[in-house]
Amino acid sequence: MKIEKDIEDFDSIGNDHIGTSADTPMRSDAFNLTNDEKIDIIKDDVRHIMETLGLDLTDDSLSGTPMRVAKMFVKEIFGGLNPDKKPSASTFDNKYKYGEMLVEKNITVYSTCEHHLLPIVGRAHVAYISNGTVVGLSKMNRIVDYYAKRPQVQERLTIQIVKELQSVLNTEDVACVIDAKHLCVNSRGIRDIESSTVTSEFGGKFKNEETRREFLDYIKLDTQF
Ligand SMILES: Nc1nc2c(ncn2[C@@H]2O[C@H](COP(=O)(O)OP(=O)(O)OP(=O)(O)O)[C@@H](O)[C@H]2O)c(=O)[nH]1
Ligand SMILES: [Zn+2]
Repeated sequence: MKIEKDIEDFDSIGNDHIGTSADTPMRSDAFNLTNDEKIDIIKDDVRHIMETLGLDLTDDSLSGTPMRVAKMFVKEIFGGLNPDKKPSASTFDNKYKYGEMLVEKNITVYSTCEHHLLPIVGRAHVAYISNGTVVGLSKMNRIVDYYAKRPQVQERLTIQIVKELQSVLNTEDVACVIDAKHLCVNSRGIRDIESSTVTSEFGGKFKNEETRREFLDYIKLDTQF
């Protein structure tokens, strides 16, 4: 019975999601529950996992873990699923008439691999060429952080950041490169501690070889995590 129910739920995740392929696959009822209701359910699920593993939940050190993990999922590492948390990006006129590219580099990325729910840790480098509008520098870091706080694949994270900045800045001329370590590759499975993953998305003028090269020269991918 339980298994049939799970299969029904799985089907509804597959068929009932909204949006396009660059969007995080979400169910249409994703925000019917409040955060507190979600925390309450997840807390019981985490307790169930721990008990199934044979852990003694009456131990002082373990007793608070289900609640701690539930709060962390809903409010911290998956807090960016909620569109209400999208940072408001105030824009300004480009009154200096600055016409070159602006690069915000080495933005810290903490995300979570959606295949294993293990951390992704790395750096994002974002650039744009103003079309008459500029954005506060920190807003680029905030946009990266917002989309990182979701179960992610790195390709989708890269595209979501570019699309958001294109919309905020009203220009196609936006690029993003992410260089990140996936703990699902580094600490388990193949256990390759050294490898990292580089993804990129180049919009508008960044498709031009010279402009793309200038951006890549600025960021020189020698980042240490
Ligand atoms: N394309 C892409 N793949 C990812 C990302 N994060 C994790 N993966 C990969 O997703 C794949 C999931 O493959 P599976 O074979 O179903 O998982 P698995 O049996 O745990 O595979 P191993 O990690 O090889 O042990 C793995 O190869 C992961 O390395 C990501 O951001 N992008
Ligand atoms: Zn993974």
